Amino acid sequence: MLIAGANIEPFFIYPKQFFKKIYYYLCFSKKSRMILTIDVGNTRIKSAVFEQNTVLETSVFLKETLEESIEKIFKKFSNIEVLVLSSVGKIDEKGLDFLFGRIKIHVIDRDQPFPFQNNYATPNTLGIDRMVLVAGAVLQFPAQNRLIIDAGTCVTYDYVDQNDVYHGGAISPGTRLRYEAMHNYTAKLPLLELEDIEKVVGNSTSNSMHSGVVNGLTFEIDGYINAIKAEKENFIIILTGGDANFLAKRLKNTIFANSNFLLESLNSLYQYQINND
Ligand SMILES: Nc1ncnc2c1ncn2[C@@H]1O[C@H](COP(=O)(O)OP(=O)(O)O)[C@@H](O)[C@H]1O
Ligand SMILES: CC(C)(COP(=O)(O)O)[C@@H](O)C(=O)NCCC(=O)O
Ligand SMILES: [K+]
Repeated sequence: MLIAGANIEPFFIYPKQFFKKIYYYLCFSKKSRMILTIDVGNTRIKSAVFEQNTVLETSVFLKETLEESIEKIFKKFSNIEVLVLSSVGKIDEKGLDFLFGRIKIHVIDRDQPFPFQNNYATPNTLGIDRMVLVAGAVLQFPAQNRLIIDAGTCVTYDYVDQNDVYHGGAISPGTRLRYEAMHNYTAKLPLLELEDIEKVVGNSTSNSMHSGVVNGLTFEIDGYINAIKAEKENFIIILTGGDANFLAKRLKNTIFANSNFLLESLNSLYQYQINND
């Protein structure tokens, strides 16, 4: 039975689904509906406001300023109806108590529907951020092998094949962790900030450290891509995370760099989940 354009089951058979679909239909048939997506990583919180699939604004903030940053966004975009949250950091929906009763909050968790088959041997320990990235890659790039690389606090590599089966990947330290580890676990090495370096042969302590971090990670990423490409064909490689733009220009492989990919994936996964609930 079709009611007002919404694909709705008769309510006497599925009363809960019926009212849920009516609710979503009324919410999302409005032209101006906006969605706020929030990604809580281990270093920073990233957010984006979407109207359909268009990003209106993105911001980055630390967990200490979560409430004021979100209030600022709500002041500017009063049509936000849903907040979609994924968190691997130390904030969960309790950190959003100040929004209670004001908007719908959709927290991504691993029991919800995802558009791929998960073959990770420990699915209950798989990072929610990685699951969102894989979902985004499957929804945005159908019917091809995909490798998603997220260069954040850690660098994560995630491989999902052309049949939408997720196999896993790799986790290694991100740039900041590499600099901090060298400083924290030695007597003599200073704590440096990430720097663009052309040299491969570092001629000082700082140049050697920059070369080790920057070239080390670049070679790692190219090496990882080459190793996986040697086994599979027809690949798209997506690079995202706080260091994506910095790293993209250094890589030899052709990649699709998009530092908002996780925020965009939250938007597309949310649409998928409300249609498959
Ligand atoms: N303003 C910034 N503050 C902190 N890290 C930054 C900043 N700009 C770029 N970065 C880089 O981004 C990385 C963190 O990326 P991000 O994707 O935000 O991590 P996470 O999702 O783990 O919080 C750091 O390794 C750092 O090199
Ligand atoms: C590997 C991560 C720490 C990456 O987090 P990020 O760098 O994005 O902050 C996160 O995805 C996580 O906690 N994963 C759990 C372990 C796993 O994915 O197997
Ligand atoms: K990451």
